[in-house]
Amino acid sequence: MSDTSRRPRKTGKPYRRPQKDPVRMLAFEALRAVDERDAYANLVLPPLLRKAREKEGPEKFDGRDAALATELVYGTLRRQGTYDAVIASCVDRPLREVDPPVLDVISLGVHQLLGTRIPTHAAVSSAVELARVVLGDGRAKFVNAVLRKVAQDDLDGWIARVAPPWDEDPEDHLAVVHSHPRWVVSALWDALGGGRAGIEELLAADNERPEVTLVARPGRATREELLGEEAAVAGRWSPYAVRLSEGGEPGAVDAVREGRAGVQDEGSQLVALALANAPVDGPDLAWLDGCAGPGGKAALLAALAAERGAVLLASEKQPHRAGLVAKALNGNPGPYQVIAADGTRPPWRPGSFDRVLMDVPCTGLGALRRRPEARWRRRPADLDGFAPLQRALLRTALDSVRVGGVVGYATCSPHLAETRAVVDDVLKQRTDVELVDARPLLPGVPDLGDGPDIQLWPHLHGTDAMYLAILRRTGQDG
Ligand SMILES: C[S@@+](CC[C@H](N)C(=O)[O-])C[C@H]1O[C@@H](n2cnc3c(N)ncnc32)[C@H](O)[C@@H]1O
Repeated sequence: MSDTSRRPRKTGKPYRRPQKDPVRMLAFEALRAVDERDAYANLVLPPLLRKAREKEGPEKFDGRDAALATELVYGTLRRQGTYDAVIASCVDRPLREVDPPVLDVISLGVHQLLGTRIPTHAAVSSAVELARVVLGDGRAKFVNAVLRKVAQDDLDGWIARVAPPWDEDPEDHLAVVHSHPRWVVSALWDALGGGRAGIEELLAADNERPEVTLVARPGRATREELLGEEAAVAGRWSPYAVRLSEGGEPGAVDAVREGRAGVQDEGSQLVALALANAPVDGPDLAWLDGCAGPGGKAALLAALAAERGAVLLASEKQPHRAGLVAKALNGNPGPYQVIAADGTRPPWRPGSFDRVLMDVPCTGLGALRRRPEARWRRRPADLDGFAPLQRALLRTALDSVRVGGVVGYATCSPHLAETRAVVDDVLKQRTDVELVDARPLLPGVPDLGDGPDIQLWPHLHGTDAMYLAILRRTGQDG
């Protein structure tokens, strides 16, 4: 009789090394970077994906792997508010007491269960396997238990269970259903000024992935050239816009690589076009973009200026961002200048310009589609931080334009504290400025609001929620 026959039999499953799933591993790594380092998903993900595509062997990513990893990261971050409410009802302690990496693995699993078509067993087992690799067997059991509870219902069922009823608290209801912080729901609703349908559509649109939009820079590329690209369709409003549907890669477009075209949201194009379309009395030769980095609007304005024999000065406070502006404008068909300067202490003389754009720093609440984590990072106090700078920059813009010239005050936020409140406050202190009705400057674009300013919306225009007020200098202040 051998020795081994007398040993007690081991119970349970034999140890199996956990299987690494490169797509989930990469998604987890990106979520950790967003959480731990306050990184931006749209900046963290591309280099991770590039590295994964360059690998050899089973860990090498193909296009479908990259698309799935992107969807997992963006979807998990966007839907975090809804998923947290679901997870909170499946664990027996407050979520803040769950370790952040554990919560990330669970959230990735919840997104697969409730936000994708991945079959239930694959969603649970891939998340548990990921947990075994990155958290260890003990915590993987916890992940497994939570996900099995979540798997008992679908998204609509969970929302019905965990969202406060509309009648009791509409804002809290919308916050959970559409995964936005409550204060952001309130602010967007105020800015929209409409009923239930509008806010629901807007919040839903914030959760959609935006299409990539290109701009054919006038005099350098044509829309027809871009329409020759695979998956390209004409933009809705801007004559220079081309949309790339799912799978379209801007980096594969020659005109983009050569700087003759760029990636630019159609709303951002419309802001530049409206300013360029505003009538000015007298000469129209000197244009200023006072907050130009990274240069999307400046590149379009410079190309339009060149067509009309005007010159653009593109100014940006941050030197490295001024460098990006210089890159965006390189090759412009007409003269232009790029400088690094603080717009609140401008180096140019007052009254030097015929047209001025001030696209001021803001909370970015109008671009939530693009930055999935931004809504969770922003705080109401951020508004107070931007308020004095926004007012100071608008005052500079008004001082910089000559009598008869025009200023465009723009934000990529629809928050009233960053839009109308700034314009109203600055106008109250001056007698030399009038508001111009901006709506006729964008002929054919519907639903621009009651004027005189313009508010674009993702759910109405398919653009970021850009705001624009056009002001004309009518005389000397005093
Ligand atoms: C909303 S972004 C402008 C986007 C740009 N117009 C575009 O379309 O690409 C605001 C810019 O203002 C810059 N900025 C912040 N404070 C400034 C200041 N005091 N003077 C000039 N620029 C400033 C920021 O660095 C940022 O690049």
